[in-house]
Amino acid sequence: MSGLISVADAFDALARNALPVRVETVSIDEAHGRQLIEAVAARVSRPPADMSAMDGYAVRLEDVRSAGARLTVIGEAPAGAPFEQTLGEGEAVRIFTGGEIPAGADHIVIQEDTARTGDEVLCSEGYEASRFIRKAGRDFHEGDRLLDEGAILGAGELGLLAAGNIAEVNVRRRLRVGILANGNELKPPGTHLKRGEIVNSNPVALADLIRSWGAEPVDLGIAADTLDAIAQRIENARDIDVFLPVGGASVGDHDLMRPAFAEAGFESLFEKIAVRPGKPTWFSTRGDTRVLGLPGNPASALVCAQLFLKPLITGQRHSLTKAALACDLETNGPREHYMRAFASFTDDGRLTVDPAPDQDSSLIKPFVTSAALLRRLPNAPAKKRGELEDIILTSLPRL
Ligand SMILES: Nc1nc2c(c(=O)[nH]1)N[C@H]1C(S)=C(S)[C@@H](COP(=O)(O)OP(=O)(O)OC[C@H]3O[C@@H](n4cnc5c(N)ncnc54)[C@H](O)[C@@H]3O)O[C@H]1N2
Ligand code: MOO
Repeated sequence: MSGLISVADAFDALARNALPVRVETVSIDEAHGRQLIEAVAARVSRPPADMSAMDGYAVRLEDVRSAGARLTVIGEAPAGAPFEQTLGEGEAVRIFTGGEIPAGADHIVIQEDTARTGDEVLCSEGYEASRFIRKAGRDFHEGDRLLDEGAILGAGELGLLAAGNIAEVNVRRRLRVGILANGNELKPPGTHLKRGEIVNSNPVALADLIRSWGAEPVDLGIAADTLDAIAQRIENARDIDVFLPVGGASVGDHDLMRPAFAEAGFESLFEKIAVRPGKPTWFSTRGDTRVLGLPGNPASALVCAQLFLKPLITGQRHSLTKAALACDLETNGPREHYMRAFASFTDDGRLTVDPAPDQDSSLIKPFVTSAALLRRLPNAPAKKRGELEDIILTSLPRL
């Protein structure tokens, strides 16, 4: 496949050339943001036995149906030290929150409803039904599936694994994404710039996105505008899963990234996408290594990283959400347009989307307030404010 292809075909080509899944075992302390490569089952039940939800007395419900029952306290059941005997008629066991319910008991009288004198406890209330007992396995049983293959581990998932007595998990090895900038004009941030020089701003922003998608960014530096300089950087790179050349993607005399990778043996799968911004985005492959070439214009680079690098890294397709337009939109041109937009909720809870007024592909400022990409299909008709359009949420909408 080569030449100009549709966005849908680009997604398909990326999916067909998904990277092989490599596994590593990590401690749950280091597993934040990682992706499980297999389902995980609980090694214990939670709670492991019937537990008291309150501080009070474990009793037989039969004995406390009427107010004023007097019971003999025969022992204690604090959390961690179960009472081993069976409770009989007219007996109570002092119990604390998290204490195991002793055999024979089926109800907890809370401390506030009792008066204690020596070994005797007076229950001031009567009860119709058993209360304050958390049944064994209420959260999960031993052997239950806690998490599915593909789950991304966050606070809830990690807490669940720990509670299921699982200390290590098999996760997908982080992909290494090598960011290679290109252009004689580029200098690192903080440099005293001479005439004609500009700041190499794309890599730091791309590295942040790459980290947020669970991969590891690798800085391959800035290659000068010669085939040899680019070839040298490709050759020196170690253990890269995805090369991410930025800039030098178009048709100018100094746009040498694609030819340099072709000379290094990478086979082209597409060279341009009918997308705006980012038409010169290209994709090549060599064995288990991929190259996603991004245009140098910052908006093109960031939007196309969102659109095409994210699914390559995560293996997941984008999900679209509908949002109400905050302004009128004109008829779209022939390229599928992803507009940088601000997403927020109205007071009555509707999601609205407001595209940045200037969509030029050189601009970075719209990304600061932007939380969405507003999708306009090729030749989409004009739309009025209030009508719905598809968006990809790239961060949480503002409330
Ligand atoms: N005759 C044509 N010219 C262009 C076409 C075309 O089809 N025919 N396509 C245009 C489109 S669309 C885009 S997008 C750009 C993409 O160009 P390149 O990928 O070749 O990018 P460069 O020329 O290297 O740079 C473009 C622009 O971005 C600045 N830049 C580059 N790298 C960085 C960086 N790491 N950090 C910050 N800024 C960067 C660079 O200085 C340029 O200003 O081509 C159009 N041209
Ligand atoms: O596709 Mo380019 O990103 O329009 O400027």
